[in-house]
Amino acid sequence: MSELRKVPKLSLKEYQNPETQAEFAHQLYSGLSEYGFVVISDHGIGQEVFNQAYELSQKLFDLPLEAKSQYETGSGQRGYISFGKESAAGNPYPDLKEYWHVGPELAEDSDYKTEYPDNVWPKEVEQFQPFFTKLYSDLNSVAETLFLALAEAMDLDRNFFTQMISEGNSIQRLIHYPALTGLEVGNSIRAAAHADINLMTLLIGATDSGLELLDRDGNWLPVENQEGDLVIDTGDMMARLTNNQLPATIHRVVNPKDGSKPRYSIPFFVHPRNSVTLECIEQFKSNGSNDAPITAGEFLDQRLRENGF
Ligand SMILES: O=C(O)CCC(=O)C(=O)O
Ligand SMILES: [Fe+2]
Repeated sequence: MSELRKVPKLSLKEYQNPETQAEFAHQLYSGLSEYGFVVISDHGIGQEVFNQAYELSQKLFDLPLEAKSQYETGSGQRGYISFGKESAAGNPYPDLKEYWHVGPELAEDSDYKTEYPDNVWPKEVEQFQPFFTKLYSDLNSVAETLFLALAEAMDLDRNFFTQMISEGNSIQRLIHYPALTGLEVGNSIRAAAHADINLMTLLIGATDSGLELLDRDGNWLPVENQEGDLVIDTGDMMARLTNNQLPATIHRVVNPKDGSKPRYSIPFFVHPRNSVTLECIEQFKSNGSNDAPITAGEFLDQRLRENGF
């Protein structure tokens, strides 16, 4: 029988201390390489901020469908995406969720101002825009620190990853999985098994359990975190850069036994700028098994089409 495995938990404080910095970087790399997931505590964003994020998210999803539908842009990249729209690649049954996307707020003179779609904001929910603009920027700062550590662990230029995500196309996603009705079609689950598309995801600990990852032995392992933690995973773009040394681990959100409660979660998907070329890092290249270089923008478009957009 395989030993009981558990996603490793690391304190970001260790990275701020020069004595433990290198060890933190090493553990971050090995945790992601082994599980594709790590849990991070002491990242500097307070629990009260997460509580407010969930309060505002609940207010948004409590709005009548007609109000939310005004903000459904069709691209799937900003604003509201209604229940039943997204299905994981290759899965005929849609996920049991509705969600909302917030993208970057760029400077007026940024080259990407016209390339990325503008954010849309729900005027019905007071404080939504300033709050999520700030949270986006705070999560991006945590991501930058984690990327400095990863670059260090891989002996790369310190800014190897941070320069890729400067003016990046990262997305903050607010998700609402409603209470189950018992009339769900087929084998629909809250979020079907999938890998994330991007470099790295920072997930604010959800309001309920249900998240599971598929480990290297083919077992589903529950991802457990405490209040205030961030759950980190690496996506397909990172897998391409590292020739799967940092894999895009398959994960899902299962339906609970007692489906009477809704579940809310808030992942922050860290993306490079669209123009960045995703090419396997030299040290990970091996004969014949490297993916062809592709820009982050093209790769994202391909994957969104597979997900029904
Ligand atoms: O809701 C969760 O806990 C995970 C959501 C997720 O994996 C995703 O949206 O990609
Ligand atoms: Fe995911």
